[in-house]
Amino acid sequence: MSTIKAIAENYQTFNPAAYLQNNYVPPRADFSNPDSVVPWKLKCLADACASGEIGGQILVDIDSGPTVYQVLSAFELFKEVILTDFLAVNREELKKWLHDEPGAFDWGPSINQVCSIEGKGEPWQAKQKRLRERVSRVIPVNVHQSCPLGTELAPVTVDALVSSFCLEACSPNYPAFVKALGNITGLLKPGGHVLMIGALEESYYMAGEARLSAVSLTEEMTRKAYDVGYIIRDFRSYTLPESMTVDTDDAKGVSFVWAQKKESD
Ligand SMILES: Nc1ncnc2c1ncn2[C@@H]1O[C@@H](CSCCNC[C@@H]2Cc3ccc([N+](=O)[O-])cc3CN2)[C@@H](O)[C@H]1O
Repeated sequence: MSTIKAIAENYQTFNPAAYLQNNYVPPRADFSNPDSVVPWKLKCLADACASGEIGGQILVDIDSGPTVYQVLSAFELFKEVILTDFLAVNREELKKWLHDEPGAFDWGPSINQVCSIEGKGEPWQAKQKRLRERVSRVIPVNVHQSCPLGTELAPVTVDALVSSFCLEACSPNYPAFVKALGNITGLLKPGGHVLMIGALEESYYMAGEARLSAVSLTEEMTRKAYDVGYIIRDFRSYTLPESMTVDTDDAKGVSFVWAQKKESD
């Protein structure tokens, strides 16, 4: 029986480089394969951002991990972007990329893919430069706290949240997952938007030596979590074909949720 404390302890051996190699290089990030899962995720995010309904002052990426793909469309719509993660090793990995330091992960192929999807004909290097300039902070987050960012932003609330593969990967059970969603919802203005990517029916994943448990979520469980306080604007799911399965997790699929916080209950 996992607890929040035990999960946090288990994360101390999380290896960002191994995690990136497991999920963000081919086959999962194969931009020559239209069925690859990272292009699917980027398209979901780009479509929501192309609606013209999302934008404002501050975007917070809840639990960025060591990745930035999840904000490649959304960041353009906000004056300030704040990246976050529970682990210092992930925050350091993000800063390495932001500062274009040696050994940083190459997000160029993902950025190029988003430029193709967005169809503005700009070189991916221009988008990369803009993102690096738009990120104001990389700060700690704990979704199991009622104030996940501590006092960093309080009492300011933000216009939108992005989160990718976080809540199910750090919650001991479904009630804790729903509560964590409630915690991050407190950061969001009424009418604000959430763009969330999640694993479907995943019970564990690896990141180097670390073997992390996950809450196994069906589509229905994912949708249900938004019943209180949100209107779901778009919901999509992707079933992992054999070609996308790896031996470092048992995920069966990926969900995408665009949800808008109700103006008032
Ligand atoms: N208390 C906490 N609060 C906030 N974040 C916390 C907390 N504890 C740990 N964390 C944070 O949670 C961690 C999240 S890393 C993402 C884990 N997701 C699992 C993996 C990802 C993946 C990727 C791609 C595909 N695919 O098919 O393309 C499938 C899958 C399925 N499995 C890590 O950032 C840690 O730092």
